[in-house]
Amino acid sequence: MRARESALGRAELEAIVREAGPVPDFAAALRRPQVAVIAELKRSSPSKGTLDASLDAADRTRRYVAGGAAALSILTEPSRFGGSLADLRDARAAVPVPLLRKDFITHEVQLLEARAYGASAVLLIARALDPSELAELGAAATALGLTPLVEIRDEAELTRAVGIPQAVIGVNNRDLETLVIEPEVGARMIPLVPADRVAVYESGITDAAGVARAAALGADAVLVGSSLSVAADVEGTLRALAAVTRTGRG
Ligand SMILES: O=P(O)(O)OC[C@@H](O)[C@@H](O)c1c[nH]c2ccccc12
Repeated sequence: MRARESALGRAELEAIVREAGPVPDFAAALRRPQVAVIAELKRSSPSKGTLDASLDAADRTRRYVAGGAAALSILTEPSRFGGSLADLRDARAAVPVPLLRKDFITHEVQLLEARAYGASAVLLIARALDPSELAELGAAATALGLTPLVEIRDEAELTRAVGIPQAVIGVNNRDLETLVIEPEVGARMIPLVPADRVAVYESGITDAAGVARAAALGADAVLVGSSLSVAADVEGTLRALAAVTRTGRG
């Protein structure tokens, strides 16, 4: 794995993590009678440009939770998504629900950062990691008390994800190279996620009908970013998304 700089050094991060209290359980929060909504704090995106640069992380995350979000995804990637670890820290201070650190994680120190800044879960993108890196980062995350959300797009990646005992499985409809939303990916892959795993349908949801389609496939949760970032009535929009009954798989 390549070396990576962190604002805080490893020793400082390890000291913070040693003192850190428990965080709420990400996977448990996603098992509820309704499809659980993971609402994403997203300032900008490569496909849509700036969504809302002036967004206040504490205010926005409180609205998400008031609207019924089960968990939140906090983009911490700065160059393409305008995120930061400060957003993660501010969200942790503002709301009680589990937080996912959403970033391109390739190095173990990013897991320490995630835990130190209050995350309950971390995104691991199967396509961006070779199989041994994915397995190592998955085990390291679990050892730190973080749930890995392993993002997949095909059967081979699903097999690798399911090999990580504590992993929650995310199916991303968006091709991260072309940025195109391909609903057929979720339609094919969500039903294949083993029934004892939490399955998250990611990207491209704009309304409750989209959540209902994910529910019909058997998704336990949906991850919604862009459409919430630009919603005029954030709480009302979320309340509609969070009211869809889950059907389950198998
Ligand atoms: O904004 P959308 O279409 O609702 O998508 C949210 C989320 O799924 C998307 O931000 C995402 C999914 N996987 C990623 C990996 C990296 C960065 C971003 C992502």
